[in-house]
Amino acid sequence: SSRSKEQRILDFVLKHAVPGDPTSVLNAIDKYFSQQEWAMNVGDEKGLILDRVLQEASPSLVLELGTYCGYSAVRMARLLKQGTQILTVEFNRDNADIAHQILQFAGVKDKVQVLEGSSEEVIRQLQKKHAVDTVDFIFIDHWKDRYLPDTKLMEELGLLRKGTVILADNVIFPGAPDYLQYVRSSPKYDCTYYPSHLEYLDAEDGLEKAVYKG
Ligand SMILES: Cc1ncccc1-c1cc(O)c2nc[nH]c(=O)c2c1
Ligand SMILES: [Mg+2]
Repeated sequence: SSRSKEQRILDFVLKHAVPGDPTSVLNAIDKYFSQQEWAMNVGDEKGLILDRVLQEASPSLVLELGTYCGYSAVRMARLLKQGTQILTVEFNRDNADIAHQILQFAGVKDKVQVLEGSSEEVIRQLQKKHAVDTVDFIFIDHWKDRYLPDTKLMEELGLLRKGTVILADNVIFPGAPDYLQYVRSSPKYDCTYYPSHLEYLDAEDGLEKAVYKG
C-alpha cells in the first residue's frame, strides 16, 4: 500500500537528517514542506515564537496536546535542560508511531513521552497514572474544538498552578474563537497574542499565550 504523508516525512528525515541532532531533524522537516508538500507542523516561523515563550518559562514539566509527527516535541526537547519531561498526547495511532520514531532518531526520547489517546482521556489520567502534580507549560496544537473544554478540564483537575503558561497554536487559522474569548475575558489569565502566519503559507495565524494567575 502506498506510504502515508507522515511516513514520507519520516523517510525524508531518516534520509536527510543526522541521528541524534534535533536541529537537523527540524531543518529536514521544514525542508520537506518547502520541497514536497504541506502538512500541519507548527513550522519555523511560529516555531521561533514557541522557542522564545518556552525558554522564558523554563518549565520542568511540559504537556503538549497534539503530537502529529513530533516536530514541536523535538523543537521543545532540544531547548530544555536534562531532567525536563515533555508529555505529548496524540489521538491518531499511526501518527504517534511516526512521532516515536522521529523522537528516537532525534535523540530526545529520554525527555519525551508520547501518550496515545484522546486529550480528554489522557488529561484525566495525568495525576493518577503519570504522577503529575501541576504542569508548568502547555502547548495546545490539537483539534480546535477541544482547546476550550480541555483547558477548563485542566483547571477543574487542579493541573494548573500560578504562572502556568498555556501557548495555543492556530488561534486564527483554523481558529479557536471560543477558547480565545474565554481566556481573554477570564480574570484567571493574563493573555498575549503573537501574530504570525500559517505554517509555510501566507495566511494569517498566530499563537495566544495565557498565563494562569492561580
Ligand atoms: C489542516 C489545516 N488545513 C488548513 C489550514 C490549517 C490546518 C491546520 C493547521 C495546524 O497548525 C493544525 N494544528 C493542529 N491541528 C490541526 O488540526 C491543524 C490544522
Ligand atoms: Mg497547529
